[in-house]
Amino acid sequence: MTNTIEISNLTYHKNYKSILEDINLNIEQGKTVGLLGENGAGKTTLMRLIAGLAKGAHGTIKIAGQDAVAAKKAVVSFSEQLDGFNPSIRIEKIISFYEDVYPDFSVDRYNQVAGFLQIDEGLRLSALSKGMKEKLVIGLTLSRDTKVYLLDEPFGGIDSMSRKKIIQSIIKWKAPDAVIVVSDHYVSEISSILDEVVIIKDRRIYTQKSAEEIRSQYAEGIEQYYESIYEGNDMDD
Ligand SMILES: Nc1ncnc2c1ncn2[C@@H]1O[C@H](COP(=O)(O)OP(=O)(O)OP(=O)(O)O)[C@@H](O)[C@H]1O
Repeated sequence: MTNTIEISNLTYHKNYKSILEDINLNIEQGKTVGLLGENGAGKTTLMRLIAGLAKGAHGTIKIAGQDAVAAKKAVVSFSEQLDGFNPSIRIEKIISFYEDVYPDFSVDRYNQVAGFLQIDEGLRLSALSKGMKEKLVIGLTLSRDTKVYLLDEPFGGIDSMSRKKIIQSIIKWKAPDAVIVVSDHYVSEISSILDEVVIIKDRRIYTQKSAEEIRSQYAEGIEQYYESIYEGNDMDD
């Protein structure tokens, strides 16, 4: 199986502080991966590096065999927050912006996801609740046609029914060969769709395991496994 994401010997420091150390990670084509770790573990930083949005790391990150930043940006869709937009902008304008900036953005696909998630296009950005904004970010991210989708903590501020809908939309609109990486502090409902789990702890990749392997070892599943690592009683080590 081909690796879509290949990270070797990646180290990242910011303002003289070590943020990620010696990250080695391969993710195969088609996988849905949970990137887990407590607050400040480095999940967002790792996603920004994969997306080519953070600079100054040592080591290599290849996406679909490419390591030039422009090439990576073209094949990675990252759930960027919408902070750069004027709060008074209407959602329809944000959609046009995405269409202009990303040649692979599909308005048709956006309309389908937005209909499913019930995103109201007539509103201004400032009128959206936290959860609605999160849904919009997910709709925009999933509407590009790329090899990798990075969803950074997509469930913040989202109620349980909407979480279920978001999970369904990931399943429904994921191309079979695309990789989806979803970060979170806890596993919650997402665990049922994961093929693999990657845990960041103490600035390093603590573990990368198949969800099936975890489920066969831990009766209560991925959540119990994750908690055991942070509570320091992982059976593996
Ligand atoms: N611009 C920055 N300058 C300095 N340190 C930073 C910067 N951005 C992040 N950090 C530090 O990098 C570490 C990792 O942060 P990051 O946001 O990647 O973690 P995270 O796992 O996504 O956390 P959370 O779950 O809270 O969002 C933290 O210690 C944070 O303080």
